[in-house]
Amino acid sequence: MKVTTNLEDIIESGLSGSTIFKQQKVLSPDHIPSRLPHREEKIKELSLAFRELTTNMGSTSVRVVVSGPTGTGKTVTTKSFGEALKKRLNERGLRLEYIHANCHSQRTLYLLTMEIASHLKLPIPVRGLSSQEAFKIIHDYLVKRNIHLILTLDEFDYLINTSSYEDIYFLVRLYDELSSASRHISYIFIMRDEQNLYTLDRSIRDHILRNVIRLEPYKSNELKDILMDRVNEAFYPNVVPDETVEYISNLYGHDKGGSGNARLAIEALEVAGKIAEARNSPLVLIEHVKEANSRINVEAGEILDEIPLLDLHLLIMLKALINLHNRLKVDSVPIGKLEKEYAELCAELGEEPRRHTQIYEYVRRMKLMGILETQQSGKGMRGRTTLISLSVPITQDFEDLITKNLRMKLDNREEPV
Ligand SMILES: Nc1ncnc2c1ncn2[C@@H]1O[C@H](COP(=O)(O)OP(=O)(O)OP(=O)(O)O)[C@@H](O)[C@H]1O
Repeated sequence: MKVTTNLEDIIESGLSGSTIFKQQKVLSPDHIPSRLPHREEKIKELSLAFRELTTNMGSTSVRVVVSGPTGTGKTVTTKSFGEALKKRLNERGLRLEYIHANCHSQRTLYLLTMEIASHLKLPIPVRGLSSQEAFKIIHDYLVKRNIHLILTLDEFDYLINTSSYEDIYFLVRLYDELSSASRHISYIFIMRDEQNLYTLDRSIRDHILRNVIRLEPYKSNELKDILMDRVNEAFYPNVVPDETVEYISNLYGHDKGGSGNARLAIEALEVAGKIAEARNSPLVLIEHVKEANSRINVEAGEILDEIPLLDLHLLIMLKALINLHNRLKVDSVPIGKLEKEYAELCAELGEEPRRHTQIYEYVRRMKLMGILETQQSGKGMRGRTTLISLSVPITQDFEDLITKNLRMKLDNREEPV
């Protein structure tokens, strides 16, 4: 009988209102906050890029690339900008539509076209039309109604890899393809790495790369401002001490060796809140964040599981990257330097180094596996080069794991006949 009562008590306390969260939904990744600390300047840059629309609507088509690593606010910044611009221009009597399409879900021109048609509530015959013909119908509709559409292609990197050259060419060089004198579609291309554009033909690339707005990983003081807003909205007053927010900001702040990813920082805050609640703690403490962090970082665990499956030369490359990291005390290294270090290590190990193109292929493969991250070098370096870094922190354990697997692969290599 007593057991039942206890169970009922537990369930009752679970069902009754939270003592920690006032409004947990503002911590969800889809929530669009009313303020975007440290992205005001980027929104200004977007406004400047689209300024011509206000004076020349109907005869101009703007293209902007918004790029940056994951969790730097690319989606939330463009969405907020698009919706605010729409509101502003509509108030001035100009007809603007904003569509934010995700190329992961809409991975072909056909699916994209259907998404736009559904947003505009425009019935399009499903059969008998090619995607390009359907797209032209949409354009005619926009011309007739004098509507300008800003189409944001989120995760455009993905479309590049999945769509045909013809479809991408058509989308990007729309106004070379359409015989329309008036221009009713502008684009925002969202990419993690604009270097992926270099896999495209120059005629397409040059059309896209005119205006690039780059979002950098967040520093710890920036994350602190972002988190404070969420704390005020999502939690009851005084439940999250300042030192907890500070701890998360330092953990994820790029200047403190973290990824600078706001999504992970917000997730850590939410998971820590849930842990505090489950432990009946009136406060969200640093120990709850630590526990939350180990739960969130299963991703890193999955990466570690891949290491024993890697081929010998991929392991040599990783070892070369670790050596450079230890020697130069930097997180990312130019690909040329990595290649040189790799060749030297191969010589030491009695292995024939792979050719240049193969090295690029290795990097691409490990990037797809989530082991490596690449970035285009910015100002301050001669020429442009690809910078390579590891996606997981280089700890002694990680180094030992690579060395152990490398040794095993070396021991098992076939003797030359
Ligand atoms: N400046 C900011 N102010 C408030 N919240 C932010 C800010 N930047 C990012 N966020 C929040 O961080 C999370 C991740 O942002 P977002 O999805 O826009 O990043 P992203 O760069 O598009 O990431 P990905 O490349 O992984 O898609 C979201 O919950 C978003 O609301």
